[in-house]
Amino acid sequence: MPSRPIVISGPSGTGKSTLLKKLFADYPDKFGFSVSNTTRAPRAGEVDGKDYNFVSVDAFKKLIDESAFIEWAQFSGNYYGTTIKAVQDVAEKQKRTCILDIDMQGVKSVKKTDLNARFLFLAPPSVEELRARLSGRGTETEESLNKRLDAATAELEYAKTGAHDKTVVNDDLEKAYEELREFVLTEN
Ligand SMILES: Nc1ncnc2c1ncn2[C@@H]1O[C@H](COP(=O)(O)OP(=O)(O)OP(=O)(O)O)[C@@H](O)[C@H]1O
Repeated sequence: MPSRPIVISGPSGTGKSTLLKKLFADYPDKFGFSVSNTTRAPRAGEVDGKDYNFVSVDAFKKLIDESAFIEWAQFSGNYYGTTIKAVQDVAEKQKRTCILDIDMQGVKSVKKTDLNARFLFLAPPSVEELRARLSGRGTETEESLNKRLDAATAELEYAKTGAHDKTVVNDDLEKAYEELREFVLTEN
């Protein structure tokens, strides 16, 4: 089992969810996501330590002070974040390779930790194609679409700096999946 965490990033709409869904379906026991911490109350059916680590605001703030988070944020009055330990636990406790699906800021944050992650960048064939996919997905307004495309441009510029170990262009889905599969299964 590759033990180093794998970070998958790329513009919104490039196909990260589509490819990861396929990967998790093909290898149900090999890969895992880290469990995030949150201060919001559990919803019906949510399990502490599985869906989230549910913590108090004081406990969350203490973790912030201890620099325990890779990244954290506040949404509608609640705190959410991913700790370095949560990522390490996927390998150490679940015996799975941790996969992080995060954006450019997250990539930069992971690089500041000692997680020794491997970075894969998923690129769209072109910005025009990305626009078409996001429109086709039917999830975006004109405003959110433009916001995502602006962010995409920044992601693509960042990828040019050589921050990632591998770039996979998602033009043909099967081909992109094979390249991703090869990268995640082979640690070197
Ligand atoms: N190779 C491909 N060819 C054509 N369409 C694709 C391809 N890969 C993904 N898509 C389509 O593009 C859309 C965006 O894919 P997806 O939702 O997986 O992107 P994402 O990177 O996870 O986005 P987000 O970060 O916003 O969640 C979906 O409708 C998906 O079916």
